[in-house]
Amino acid sequence: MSPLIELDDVRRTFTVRARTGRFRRERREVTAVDGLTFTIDAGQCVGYIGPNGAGKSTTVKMLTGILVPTGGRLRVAGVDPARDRVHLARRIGVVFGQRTTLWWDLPLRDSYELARRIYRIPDARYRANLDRCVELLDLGGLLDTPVRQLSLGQRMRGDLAAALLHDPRVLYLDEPTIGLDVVSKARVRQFLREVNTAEGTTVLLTTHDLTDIEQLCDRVMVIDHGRVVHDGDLDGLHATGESERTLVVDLAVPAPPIEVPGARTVKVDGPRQWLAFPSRDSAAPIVAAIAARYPLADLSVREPAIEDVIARMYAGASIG
Ligand SMILES: Nc1ncnc2c1ncn2[C@@H]1O[C@H](COP(=O)(O)OP(=O)(O)OP(=O)(O)O)[C@@H](O)[C@H]1O
Repeated sequence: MSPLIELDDVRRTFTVRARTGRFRRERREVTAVDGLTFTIDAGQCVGYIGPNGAGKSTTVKMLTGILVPTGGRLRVAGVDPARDRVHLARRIGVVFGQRTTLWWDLPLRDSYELARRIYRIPDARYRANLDRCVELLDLGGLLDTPVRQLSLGQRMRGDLAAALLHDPRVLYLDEPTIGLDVVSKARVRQFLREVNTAEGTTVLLTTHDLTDIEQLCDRVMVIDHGRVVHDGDLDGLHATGESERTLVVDLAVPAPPIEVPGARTVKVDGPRQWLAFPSRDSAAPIVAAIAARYPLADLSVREPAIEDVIARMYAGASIG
């Protein structure tokens, strides 16, 4: 079986006019995507992350056919997105956290009705999909409300349903939980898990919220300067970022900074001390060394925040 999404050395440059003096302007090439090669199989849920300006939106725009690559080869569900955009539209769904595809002044129900006509969704299919989305996203009481009166979380749930009524094989999500409260985020994530596992819909998720990735994705791609700098699971990301765990030590009495092999003390606050050590190392010998020399009251190990791991990875990449 061939992959659902296939990129082979895909590039995209933009020509921008930059001011170089008071009256002078110069044309300059900006490389947004710099030779991306990867494949995504049907049914995968892939996190696509990276810092601002890394090239994420440009990639998604090329995958949906909005932008034409300046080089390389791209296939989604067997078609070239830019050449066959209309055909592809039936197979993909897109949700942007910051924008809505719903009609602002119309009740939710009317936007769905329009989608039914645009995509020529058969009646039975449409009704089954709508019923399912209404139930899973708890939209029952909102169908007759104009979109402009919905809260951000309600609107996002409305947008997710709109993107899925025509049974797309691929769902592109751009910051689907941005600005949502904790309860709405949890509900959106639960729904996406359901869509991915029960329906087998392939998901490409762009987000700055790494909990989205932790809870939804079995694969994470990190891009920077238009190139893939990590492709694997979250554990692999920790290893690449040479992340550190933290040992939080409560001594029976305050003491000068602890000195033991394999860890370094990064903070001291009264009897409590924080020691950093590489994530891949075991905490056991460090704990044993501390316990042998200091009066211990309590102790815990903290896992690194994914944000820190990525920040370290970027720091490493820019040095190298
Ligand atoms: N239409 C355009 N014209 C000129 N430059 C562009 C255009 N679109 C994107 N770029 C440039 O290409 C690079 C990648 O932008 P892109 O929007 O793909 O990044 P991103 O990873 O989505 O960032 P963000 O997280 O901020 O959304 C940036 O340097 C950006 O300024």
